[in-house]
Amino acid sequence: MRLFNSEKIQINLPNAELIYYPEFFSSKEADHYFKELLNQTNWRQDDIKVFGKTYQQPRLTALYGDSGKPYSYSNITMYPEIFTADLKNIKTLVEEASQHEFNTVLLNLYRNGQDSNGWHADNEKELGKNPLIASVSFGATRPFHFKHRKIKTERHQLILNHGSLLIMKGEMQHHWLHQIAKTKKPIAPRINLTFRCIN
Ligand SMILES: O=C(O)CCC(=O)C(=O)O
Ligand SMILES: [Fe+2]
Repeated sequence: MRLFNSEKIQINLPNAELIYYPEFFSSKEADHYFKELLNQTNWRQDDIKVFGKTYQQPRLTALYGDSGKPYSYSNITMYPEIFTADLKNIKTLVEEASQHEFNTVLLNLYRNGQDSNGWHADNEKELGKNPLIASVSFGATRPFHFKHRKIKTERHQLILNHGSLLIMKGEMQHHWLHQIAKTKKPIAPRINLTFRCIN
């Protein structure tokens, strides 16, 4: 029995390496995890500060981990809750595929097309140099945009399927930015999990 679908697409770009598993989870498993994570996660909506002004973050988030260490970004500090059984199971499969260990997962819930995640890189100091980030998606499909900071022609998008896994590695977090843009189209909720290793 195969534990995960290992069919993958390797994308090599200047200063970045991406590996995309479009159907990492079967649709049945993905349906299960989407429903469980939607209902069982301790979702919160934090305030963020952008150029001195305070806004509500345009999505819900949650942090789980076993490092006990807080994770800070955009003036938000999150303290991890203990991994649930579902998150541990997902983590084990993602670790096997990526040959990498993680101690933290950040969850995002995009409730509709108005929820988003602005241009940024996952380059916090505690992630170390050239962090490997593994991103699992469940629910509605949203395009994941990424662009090189300096090479203006390097601008791409990947449609992140229900049950997919995207691994970002190499120098990507130093040289590229990524986002989930808002859309006016009516769109169902999407959950994204980014597995990280916090030092
Ligand atoms: O929702 C996504 O696919 C991206 C999430 C993300 O970039 C992040 O949480 O840092
Ligand atoms: Fe990110």
